[in-house]
Amino acid sequence: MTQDQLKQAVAQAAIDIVVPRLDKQAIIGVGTGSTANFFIDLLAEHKYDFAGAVASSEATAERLRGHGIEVFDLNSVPELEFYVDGADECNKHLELIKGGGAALTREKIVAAVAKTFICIADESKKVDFLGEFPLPVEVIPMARSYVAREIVGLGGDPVYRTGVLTDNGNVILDVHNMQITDPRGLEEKLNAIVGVVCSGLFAARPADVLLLGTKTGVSTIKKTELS
Ligand SMILES: O=C(CO)[C@H](O)[C@H](O)COP(=O)(O)O
Repeated sequence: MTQDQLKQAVAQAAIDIVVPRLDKQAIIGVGTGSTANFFIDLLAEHKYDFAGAVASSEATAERLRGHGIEVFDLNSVPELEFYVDGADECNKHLELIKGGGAALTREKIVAAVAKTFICIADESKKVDFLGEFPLPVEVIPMARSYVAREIVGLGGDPVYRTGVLTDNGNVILDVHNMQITDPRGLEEKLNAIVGVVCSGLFAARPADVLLLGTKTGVSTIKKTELS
Protein backbone atom coordinates (compact mmCIF):
# COMPACT_ATOMS: atom_id res chain seq x y z
CA MET A 1 0.00 0.00 0.00
CA THR A 2 1.17 3.52 -0.71
CA GLN A 3 1.40 6.12 2.06
CA ASP A 4 -1.69 7.83 0.64
CA GLN A 5 -3.62 4.55 0.74
CA LEU A 6 -2.63 4.14 4.40
CA LYS A 7 -3.83 7.69 5.12
CA GLN A 8 -7.09 6.98 3.32
CA ALA A 9 -7.54 3.79 5.37
CA VAL A 10 -7.07 5.53 8.73
CA ALA A 11 -9.36 8.35 7.65
CA GLN A 12 -12.04 5.77 6.84
CA ALA A 13 -11.45 4.07 10.21
CA ALA A 14 -12.04 7.41 11.95
CA ILE A 15 -15.24 7.91 9.95
CA ASP A 16 -16.40 4.46 11.09
CA ILE A 17 -15.93 5.50 14.73
CA VAL A 18 -17.26 9.05 14.56
CA VAL A 19 -20.18 9.07 12.13
CA PRO A 20 -22.41 6.53 13.93
CA ARG A 21 -22.06 8.66 17.09
CA LEU A 22 -23.08 11.96 15.49
CA ASP A 23 -26.53 13.51 15.68
CA LYS A 24 -27.98 16.48 13.80
CA GLN A 25 -26.71 18.92 16.46
CA ALA A 26 -23.19 17.52 16.63
CA ILE A 27 -20.16 19.63 15.81
CA ILE A 28 -16.85 17.93 15.18
CA GLY A 29 -13.30 19.29 15.47
CA VAL A 30 -11.22 18.79 12.35
CA GLY A 31 -7.43 18.94 12.03
CA THR A 32 -5.02 20.04 9.34
CA GLY A 33 -2.79 18.25 6.83
CA SER A 34 -2.97 15.60 4.14
CA THR A 35 -4.33 12.86 6.42
CA ALA A 36 -6.97 15.20 7.85
CA ASN A 37 -7.87 16.14 4.26
CA PHE A 38 -8.70 12.51 3.48
CA PHE A 39 -10.93 12.55 6.56
CA ILE A 40 -12.66 15.78 5.47
CA ASP A 41 -13.38 14.39 2.01
CA LEU A 42 -14.94 11.25 3.49
CA LEU A 43 -16.83 13.24 6.15
CA ALA A 44 -18.46 15.27 3.39
CA GLU A 45 -20.41 12.17 2.33
CA HIS A 46 -22.21 12.37 5.71
CA LYS A 47 -22.67 16.15 5.86
CA TYR A 48 -26.42 15.99 6.40
CA ASP A 49 -25.99 13.81 9.51
CA PHE A 50 -24.36 16.50 11.72
CA ALA A 51 -24.40 20.29 12.20
CA GLY A 52 -20.88 21.23 11.17
CA ALA A 53 -17.26 21.52 12.23
CA VAL A 54 -14.68 23.60 14.04
CA ALA A 55 -11.54 23.94 11.91
CA SER A 56 -7.97 23.98 13.21
CA SER A 57 -6.74 26.17 10.34
CA GLU A 58 -7.89 28.47 7.58
CA ALA A 59 -6.96 25.79 5.04
CA THR A 60 -9.18 23.24 6.74
CA ALA A 61 -12.03 25.75 7.06
CA GLU A 62 -11.78 26.40 3.32
CA ARG A 63 -11.84 22.68 2.49
CA LEU A 64 -14.81 22.06 4.79
CA ARG A 65 -16.75 24.96 3.29
CA GLY A 66 -15.86 23.73 -0.19
CA HIS A 67 -17.75 20.54 0.64
CA GLY A 68 -20.72 22.51 1.98
CA ILE A 69 -19.92 21.73 5.65
CA GLU A 70 -20.69 24.65 7.98
CA VAL A 71 -17.69 25.94 9.94
CA PHE A 72 -18.32 27.20 13.48
CA ASP A 73 -16.28 29.59 15.64
CA LEU A 74 -15.01 27.58 18.62
CA ASN A 75 -16.28 30.30 20.97
CA SER A 76 -19.84 29.56 19.91
CA VAL A 77 -19.53 25.84 20.54
CA PRO A 78 -20.14 24.56 24.08
CA GLU A 79 -18.67 21.12 23.52
CA LEU A 80 -16.97 18.93 20.95
CA GLU A 81 -17.34 15.19 21.15
CA PHE A 82 -14.50 14.44 18.73
CA TYR A 83 -11.36 15.99 17.32
CA VAL A 84 -9.78 14.13 14.42
CA ASP A 85 -6.29 15.06 13.23
CA GLY A 86 -3.02 13.69 11.90
CA ALA A 87 0.43 13.94 13.45
CA ASP A 88 4.06 14.23 12.44
CA GLU A 89 5.19 11.72 15.08
CA CYS A 90 3.51 9.61 17.74
CA ASN A 91 4.89 7.40 20.49
CA LYS A 92 3.39 4.45 22.35
CA HIS A 93 1.90 6.77 24.99
CA LEU A 94 -0.02 8.59 22.22
CA GLU A 95 2.07 11.69 22.81
CA LEU A 96 2.59 13.56 19.55
CA ILE A 97 4.63 16.03 17.61
CA LYS A 98 2.40 18.19 15.44
CA GLY A 99 2.77 21.42 13.52
CA GLY A 100 4.44 20.36 10.29
CA GLY A 101 1.64 22.34 8.63
CA ALA A 102 2.12 25.28 11.03
CA ALA A 103 -1.36 24.85 12.55
CA LEU A 104 -0.16 23.58 15.95
CA THR A 105 -1.68 26.27 18.19
CA ARG A 106 -5.22 26.04 16.84
CA GLU A 107 -4.87 22.25 16.73
CA LYS A 108 -3.91 22.19 20.41
CA ILE A 109 -6.81 24.46 21.32
CA VAL A 110 -9.41 22.37 19.49
CA ALA A 111 -7.90 19.16 20.90
CA ALA A 112 -8.13 20.64 24.41
CA VAL A 113 -11.85 21.24 24.02
CA ALA A 114 -12.70 17.86 22.50
CA LYS A 115 -13.79 14.96 24.69
CA THR A 116 -12.07 12.45 22.42
CA PHE A 117 -9.02 13.18 20.28
CA ILE A 118 -8.62 10.61 17.53
CA CYS A 119 -5.20 10.74 15.89
CA ILE A 120 -4.94 9.26 12.39
CA ALA A 121 -1.51 8.44 11.02
CA ASP A 122 0.34 6.07 8.75
CA GLU A 123 2.93 3.80 10.33
CA SER A 124 5.84 6.02 9.25
CA LYS A 125 4.81 8.39 12.06
CA LYS A 126 5.27 5.88 14.91
CA VAL A 127 8.56 6.30 16.79
CA ASP A 128 10.17 5.08 20.02
CA PHE A 129 11.26 8.59 20.98
CA LEU A 130 9.74 11.83 19.75
CA GLY A 131 12.12 14.33 18.21
CA GLU A 132 13.45 12.90 14.99
CA PHE A 133 10.89 15.15 13.30
CA PRO A 134 11.96 18.74 14.08
CA LEU A 135 9.68 20.05 16.83
CA PRO A 136 7.70 23.11 15.65
CA VAL A 137 7.35 25.99 18.11
CA GLU A 138 5.08 28.96 17.33
CA VAL A 139 6.66 32.21 18.47
CA ILE A 140 5.65 35.89 18.62
CA PRO A 141 7.78 37.46 15.83
CA MET A 142 9.66 40.00 18.00
CA ALA A 143 10.71 37.23 20.42
CA ARG A 144 12.18 34.97 17.74
CA SER A 145 15.89 35.40 18.53
CA TYR A 146 15.36 35.38 22.29
CA VAL A 147 13.28 32.20 22.14
CA ALA A 148 15.86 30.59 19.83
CA ARG A 149 18.62 31.29 22.39
CA GLU A 150 16.52 29.83 25.19
CA ILE A 151 15.87 26.69 23.13
CA VAL A 152 19.61 26.29 22.50
CA GLY A 153 19.92 26.36 26.30
CA LEU A 154 17.54 23.40 26.42
CA GLY A 155 19.77 21.47 24.02
CA GLY A 156 17.90 21.99 20.75
CA ASP A 157 18.93 23.48 17.41
CA PRO A 158 16.16 25.89 16.38
CA VAL A 159 15.77 26.74 12.70
CA TYR A 160 13.57 29.63 11.62
CA ARG A 161 10.95 28.43 9.11
CA THR A 162 11.46 31.24 6.62
CA GLY A 163 8.53 32.58 4.65
CA VAL A 164 5.93 30.99 6.92
CA LEU A 165 3.47 32.92 9.05
CA THR A 166 0.88 31.01 11.05
CA ASP A 167 -2.85 31.74 10.83
CA ASN A 168 -2.27 33.72 14.05
CA GLY A 169 0.40 35.93 12.43
CA ASN A 170 3.33 34.34 14.24
CA VAL A 171 6.55 32.60 13.14
CA ILE A 172 7.74 29.01 13.56
CA LEU A 173 11.02 27.70 14.91
CA ASP A 174 11.67 24.05 14.04
CA VAL A 175 13.81 22.49 16.76
CA HIS A 176 16.24 19.86 15.46
CA ASN A 177 18.40 17.28 17.23
CA MET A 178 16.33 16.67 20.34
CA GLN A 179 15.69 13.13 21.49
CA ILE A 180 12.71 13.86 23.68
CA THR A 181 12.78 11.47 26.65
CA ASP A 182 10.41 13.55 28.81
CA PRO A 183 7.79 15.05 26.47
CA ARG A 184 5.64 16.48 29.24
CA GLY A 185 8.61 18.11 30.99
CA LEU A 186 9.86 19.62 27.75
CA GLU A 187 6.39 20.89 26.87
CA GLU A 188 6.25 22.66 30.25
CA LYS A 189 9.73 24.17 29.76
CA LEU A 190 8.85 25.46 26.30
CA ASN A 191 5.53 26.89 27.54
CA ALA A 192 7.47 28.81 30.19
CA ILE A 193 9.64 30.71 27.67
CA VAL A 194 8.27 34.22 27.20
CA GLY A 195 7.37 34.72 23.55
CA VAL A 196 6.45 31.08 22.92
CA VAL A 197 2.82 30.82 21.88
CA CYS A 198 2.70 27.05 21.73
CA SER A 199 4.89 24.05 21.03
CA GLY A 200 3.98 21.16 18.78
CA LEU A 201 4.42 18.71 21.65
CA PHE A 202 1.10 17.15 22.58
CA ALA A 203 2.02 15.47 25.87
CA ALA A 204 -0.14 17.20 28.48
CA ARG A 205 -3.04 16.45 26.14
CA PRO A 206 -2.07 13.37 24.12
CA ALA A 207 -4.44 11.61 21.74
CA ASP A 208 -7.09 9.35 23.25
CA VAL A 209 -7.13 6.97 20.30
CA LEU A 210 -4.47 6.33 17.68
CA LEU A 211 -5.54 4.80 14.40
CA LEU A 212 -2.31 3.66 12.78
CA GLY A 213 -2.28 2.58 9.16
CA THR A 214 -0.03 -0.42 8.58
CA LYS A 215 0.54 -2.71 5.61
CA THR A 216 -1.59 -5.34 7.35
CA GLY A 217 -4.47 -3.02 8.27
CA VAL A 218 -5.43 -0.28 10.68
CA SER A 219 -4.44 -0.89 14.28
CA THR A 220 -6.30 0.88 17.07
CA ILE A 221 -4.41 1.95 20.19
CA LYS A 222 -6.45 3.49 23.00
CA LYS A 223 -4.88 5.54 25.78
CA THR A 224 -7.11 3.87 28.36
CA GLU A 225 -5.70 0.49 27.39
CA LEU A 226 -2.11 1.59 27.98
CA SER A 227 -0.36 0.91 31.25
O1 LIG B 1 0.23 18.95 12.63
C1 LIG B 1 -0.15 19.01 11.49
C2 LIG B 1 -0.36 20.30 10.79
O2 LIG B 1 0.05 21.39 11.58
C3 LIG B 1 -0.42 17.76 10.73
O3 LIG B 1 -1.32 16.99 11.45
C4 LIG B 1 0.86 17.02 10.56
O4 LIG B 1 1.79 17.87 9.93
C5 LIG B 1 0.65 15.75 9.74
O5 LIG B 1 0.38 16.09 8.42
P1 LIG B 1 0.13 14.99 7.30
O6 LIG B 1 -1.18 14.34 7.64
O7 LIG B 1 0.07 15.79 6.03
O8 LIG B 1 1.28 14.03 7.32
